[in-house]
Amino acid sequence: MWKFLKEMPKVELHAHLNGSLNTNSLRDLAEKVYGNTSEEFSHLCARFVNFEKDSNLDKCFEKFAFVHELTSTAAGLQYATELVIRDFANDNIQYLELRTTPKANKNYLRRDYLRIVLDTIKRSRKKYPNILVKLLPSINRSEPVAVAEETVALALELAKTDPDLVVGIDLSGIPTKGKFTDFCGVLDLARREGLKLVIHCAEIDNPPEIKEMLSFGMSRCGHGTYLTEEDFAQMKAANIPIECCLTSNVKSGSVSSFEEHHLKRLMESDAPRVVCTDDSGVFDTSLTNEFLLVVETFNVTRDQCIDLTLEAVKHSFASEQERQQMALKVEHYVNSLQTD
Ligand SMILES: CNc1ncnc2c1ncn2[C@@H]1O[C@H](COP(=O)(O)O)[C@@H](O)[C@H]1O
Ligand SMILES: [Zn+2]
Repeated sequence: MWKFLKEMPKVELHAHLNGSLNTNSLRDLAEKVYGNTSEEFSHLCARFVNFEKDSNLDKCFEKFAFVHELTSTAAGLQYATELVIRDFANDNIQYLELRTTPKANKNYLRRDYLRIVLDTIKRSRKKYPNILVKLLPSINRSEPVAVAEETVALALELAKTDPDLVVGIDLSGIPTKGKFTDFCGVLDLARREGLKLVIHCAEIDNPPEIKEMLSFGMSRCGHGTYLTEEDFAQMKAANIPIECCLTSNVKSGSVSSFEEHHLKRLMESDAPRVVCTDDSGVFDTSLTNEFLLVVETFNVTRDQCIDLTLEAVKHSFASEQERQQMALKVEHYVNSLQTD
């Protein structure tokens, strides 16, 4: 089963750049860009993927600071982007929608940040021709609305020159921080200008905010952990898929066990859903591994794994032609198995 899942040409729709650097890549990054091969750093890397039993979302968010240090220079950010693309390509991801929060510091401005990531995506095409990568700039909800406005303005600017690469806007960050309604204006502007919206929604139990988000609308829903049966029905009626990230939800303590994961209900009610990693580095996973968890926890068959992949193709923000090509790759894979 592992081989079947590993070789399946998968589609990753929910991955944060700085959360997708695994320990090996972090070590590569520290060594190549900063010349750091110290044992102390190796210990920090080991601690990075280690989760206590009583872990929670706050503890997860503390971990991002560690990676952000390493990507706080232009060279670090550039190499990190390349490593993340390499790691997804090595996991046979044929299509990746990468999200990242543009940051500003003494080394780069938010515009530079997005340019570096975008240019690295473009350059990686030669080295990793089997993976198609799109970019979704993220709004961090714990930052001021003015930052969100700058992020959307930059995304729109880049979408003009690279419409096939910059396809949407993500709303993420610590779910207890910021007020969703403060961001509605800027999110609506992005949407009116043609960007798709992916929103981290119902990652914590906040019924008024969930209501606001659902009535505002989105193209895909990140997590949806605390959606009620009624909310799930509403999402299904609107054909909005839930991005299910099993390891992320369990390790961050928002879902108590894999068995309890809402993916089960979504499959039973035949509601739109996609399997994703969220932060494959922080949560020490891969899309192959997430599929294996789905198979082992819910007795999902190979055919259902193929269907889940085709569903991700359908809900991706790729062009019609790109989606056809992706589906064809999956079809070829299925055919190759039959002739084995
Ligand atoms: C665990 N569930 C989650 N919920 C909400 N936001 C999350 C997240 N996982 C990641 N992020 C958001 O993505 C950033 C890291 O990638 P970038 O620096 O943007 O590339 C985090 O700092 C957080 O803002
Ligand atoms: Zn996420």
